[in-house]
Amino acid sequence: MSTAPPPAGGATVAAPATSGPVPDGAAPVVEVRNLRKTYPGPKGSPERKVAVEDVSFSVERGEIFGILGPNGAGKTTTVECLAGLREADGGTVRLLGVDPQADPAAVRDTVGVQLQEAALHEKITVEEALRLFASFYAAPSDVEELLDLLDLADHRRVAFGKLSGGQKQRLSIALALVGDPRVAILDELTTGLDPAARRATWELVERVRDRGVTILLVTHFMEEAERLCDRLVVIDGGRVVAQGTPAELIDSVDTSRTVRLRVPPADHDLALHTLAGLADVERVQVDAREIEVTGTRRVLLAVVLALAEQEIVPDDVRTVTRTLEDVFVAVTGRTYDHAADAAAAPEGASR
Ligand SMILES: Nc1ncnc2c1ncn2[C@@H]1O[C@H](COP(=O)(O)OP(=O)(O)OP(=O)(O)O)[C@@H](O)[C@H]1O
Repeated sequence: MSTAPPPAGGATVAAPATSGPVPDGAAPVVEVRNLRKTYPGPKGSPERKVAVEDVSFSVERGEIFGILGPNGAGKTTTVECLAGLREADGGTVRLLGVDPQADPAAVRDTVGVQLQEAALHEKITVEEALRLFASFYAAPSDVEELLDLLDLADHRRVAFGKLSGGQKQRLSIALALVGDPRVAILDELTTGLDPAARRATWELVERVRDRGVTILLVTHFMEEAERLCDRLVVIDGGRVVAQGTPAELIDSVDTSRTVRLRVPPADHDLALHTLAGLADVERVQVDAREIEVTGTRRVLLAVVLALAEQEIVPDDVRTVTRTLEDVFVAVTGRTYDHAADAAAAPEGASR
């Protein structure tokens, strides 16, 4: 849950800085070392709830870096500590070399924050909101450019209360960028959007990165992290359970490959016999008419060549791709909680 102190209008964009040292441009954009954050426990309990424990990662300039994990994993708490919105209990946090606790003003000038549940007055229009927030900054982004970048120019006179879910999300990204930040923190920005609006938002995030903004993307959507992030940390129960590029993480779990295929019924037995004898094949299973072949990285090539040699033409050949979800299951030993995903696309939440 976001607890960003809202500026005028109740939105969730960090307030501007008016003073403070210039951040160190040579430092990594984000550095988090052994971050720990606790909250008060349930009423009457002396125990504190550990929300984040020993979290470390760093983000390089120009990356889209993901913080992925199920609900309650500690993602928002982590980025709130980074943005200077919460005080950590332990560890160090640096944004462009600056400690957000020691110098919140310097950090607020370089980071744009789009936290969950941005809320503006129902009657304020898109353009009014952008111009209002731009007025908080000494050197804001160009509002017209932002309207174009976020595909909002045609909706500039539409009141916030009349925007669709996708349009509201695009406005919240625009507001996070209005201070012309070098780093943007985007928290669960596609929750509540339908698949088409979600994909459109991904394209916008890439467009923003292409303008030179480093992006910290908080998400519980596996597909989103896999599609958008250059690197990511997977957080569960407040701890980092995996870290790397999506491809590295997926490869680290299991190096085997699986292919599914169908062959004409007359060729079925010969196909099974042929495939079971291949050096690159570890396992052949049959499910109804579908043959599933698991083996080395070369298994697809081996299967196709062996069938061709027997003059068997498969009706259908598919590779079974592994995902970050497989990584999560492998590193935590439990399934990923999709409850939030199911509730994530209410009616009318599209562009
Ligand atoms: N202000 C708070 N007071 C007490 N506990 C809190 C507070 N904020 C968060 N928590 C708890 O800390 C843990 C981490 O919450 P956090 O919001 O950081 O997780 P998250 O991964 O961002 O999940 P979500 O996407 O659901 O917000 C959760 O158990 C949550 O209930």
